[in-house]
Amino acid sequence: MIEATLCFPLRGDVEGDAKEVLLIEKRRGLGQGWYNGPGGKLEADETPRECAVRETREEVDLAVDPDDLERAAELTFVLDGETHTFCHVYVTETFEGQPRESPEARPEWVAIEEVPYDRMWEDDRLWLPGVLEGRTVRGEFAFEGGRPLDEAEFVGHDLEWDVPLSEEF
Ligand SMILES: COc1nc(N)nc2c1ncn2[C@H]1C[C@H](O)[C@@H](COP(=O)(O)OP(=O)(O)OP(=O)(O)O)O1
Repeated sequence: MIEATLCFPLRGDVEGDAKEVLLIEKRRGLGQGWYNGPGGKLEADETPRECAVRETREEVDLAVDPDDLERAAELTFVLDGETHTFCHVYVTETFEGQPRESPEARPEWVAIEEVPYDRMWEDDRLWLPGVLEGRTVRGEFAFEGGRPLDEAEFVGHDLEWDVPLSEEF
């Protein structure tokens, strides 16, 4: 099983500015060509927070403080009946720097009403809108059809909203 993270930096929502989320257009690997948050797989001996900080730095050159990351979701992606990926999702309104392109990702600030769900993983439209409103969620999403996951068919889901997420991560 893969353990991974996603980090969604947020800005705006003050003095009439629209609230925006930083998305990436992924340039390689799983989900290539789709929009997502910065993130990736945990490395050896790395905590999920450390992973979210490192991936956000590597992919878009934005500095986020691990202590400022708010836990937003725990997502389990199941492929053909077996857990493929467990993903820790964070949001943060605190960051330093300006997002920059990298070989892995093209960053883009997007108004939360304009998130391009038609260019994202199919599960995202089910959980990301609530997360961007400040809710927490634990979700399980089932795919079938064999690897790679991004070519499998999305067949079902189960969501629990406004749950306390594990303090451990
Ligand atoms: C199945 O639905 C998914 N939805 C969303 N929104 N994100 C997903 C889904 N499945 C996987 N992901 C995320 C989890 C990770 O953040 C990335 C995949 O990361 P990747 O495999 O590219 O990991 P890296 O460590 O960045 O890659 P390298 O091995 O190339 O360094 O997608």
